[in-house]
Amino acid sequence: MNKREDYLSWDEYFMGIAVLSGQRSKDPSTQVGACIINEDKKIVGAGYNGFPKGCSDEEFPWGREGGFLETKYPFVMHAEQNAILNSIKNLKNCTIYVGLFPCHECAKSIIQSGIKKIVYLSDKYNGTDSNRASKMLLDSAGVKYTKLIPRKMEICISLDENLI
Ligand SMILES: Nc1nc(=O)n([C@H]2C[C@H](O)[C@@H](COP(=O)(O)O)O2)cc1CO
Ligand SMILES: [Zn+2]
Repeated sequence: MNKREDYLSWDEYFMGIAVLSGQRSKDPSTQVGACIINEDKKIVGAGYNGFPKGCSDEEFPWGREGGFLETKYPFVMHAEQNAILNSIKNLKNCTIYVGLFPCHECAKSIIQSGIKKIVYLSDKYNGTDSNRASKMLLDSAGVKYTKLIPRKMEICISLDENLI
């Protein structure tokens, strides 16, 4: 019997875990997940966007428009921040897989944590000031970033015991 050929590549596997983590997000408009791996391709952390621990989803707004304090923006933790905080301490030379290109705040945390590579799927905020500042910081610090071009657009997961 020959080996399976349609197994996940490492990139698809880690991005799949990032996207699956994003499914935990309660943000009604944008669910972002992140997965951090070390140089041995071991997963050392994962996270998704959401309000800080103890800050209730009932109490804080998920809106995008209105006064600053009426929106989610000052309150929400980004997937990358959560993944870094959820990880082991030393992230030297690690890689972060993330659904959406990191903002300037996350770029600073990524640089300071020692992460050396970012793999992302979407850069839908390309050209915004935050996105430009992020790229300036990452370029200056020598953190590489690459867009993942997946071989397949969907990875299906079934929790049906009969399919294992
Ligand atoms: N890289 C990112 N990681 C993230 O976790 N986020 C989060 C913050 C918000 O909860 C949501 C973006 O909201 P919106 O403006 O697309 O409705 O995604 C946003 C970015 C974008 O830079
Ligand atoms: Zn961010």
